[in-house]
Amino acid sequence: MAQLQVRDLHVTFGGLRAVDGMDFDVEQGEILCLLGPNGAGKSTTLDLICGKTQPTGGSIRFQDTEISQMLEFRRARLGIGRKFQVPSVYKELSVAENLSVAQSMKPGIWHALTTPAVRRSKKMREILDLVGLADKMSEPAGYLSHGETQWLEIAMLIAQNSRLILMDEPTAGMTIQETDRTAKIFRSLSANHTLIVVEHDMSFVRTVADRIIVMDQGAKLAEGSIEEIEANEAVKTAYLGH
Ligand SMILES: Nc1ncnc2c1ncn2[C@@H]1O[C@H](COP(=O)(O)OP(=O)(O)OP(=O)(O)O)[C@@H](O)[C@H]1O
Repeated sequence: MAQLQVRDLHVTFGGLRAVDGMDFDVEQGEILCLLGPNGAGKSTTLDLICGKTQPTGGSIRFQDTEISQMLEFRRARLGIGRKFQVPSVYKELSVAENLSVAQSMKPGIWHALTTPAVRRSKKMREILDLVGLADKMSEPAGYLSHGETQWLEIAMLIAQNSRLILMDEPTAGMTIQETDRTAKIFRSLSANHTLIVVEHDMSFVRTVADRIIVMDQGAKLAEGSIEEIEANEAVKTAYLGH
């Protein structure tokens, strides 16, 4: 069974149907990219999955639990992590301290008390290696470059035990080198994590996406591989039409 199942999802703001009957599944370990013109409802779809916004209708099942009416912090505890465009790291704390804070936010005080410090620091090291920040662990987060700050925030989501990570334009403002590195990080993350990524950079999408969903006016316009999406006439019209 898919890790995430979204069925007939709706949300209305005033008279506007921002998300209008979305249906899709995401498999464990998959990287799904959400594309679409401005205002198509991509960010709102992420908001609905993480609980920042409550739907007006439909169902969201995560690991077989219905979550569509659950509060945001409870969804985070279940393993849904959201990375926003503006990073929320503690600039005055070191990279390692930021990760410790994130680790301590894991559900269950019992877990924190019973996991030996040595195992916690081994885990921290693994996470920092994964995002390429092991050699910066003592640096204040405020000294990191834009790209490194984004990777630290991803590391913090992993430290919190997020299994499904939702990201809004993760490569915005990155250099080409940082974008390439981010693509590599995403590929290694997908061994143990599922990613849903809203992204406009098509070369990045081409590198990382296992599957693409194109949204338009709150609904799914097309779904498939990059080749299928690029050949899709409805997709071309939606982009040119806007
Ligand atoms: N909290 C809100 N209140 C009212 N309208 C909203 C709210 N959030 C989003 N909208 C509207 O819903 C529609 C979908 O917005 P959303 O941000 O999801 O689009 P998007 O596909 O992510 O676009 P972009 O690529 O520009 O970020 C837009 O018309 C937006 O103005």
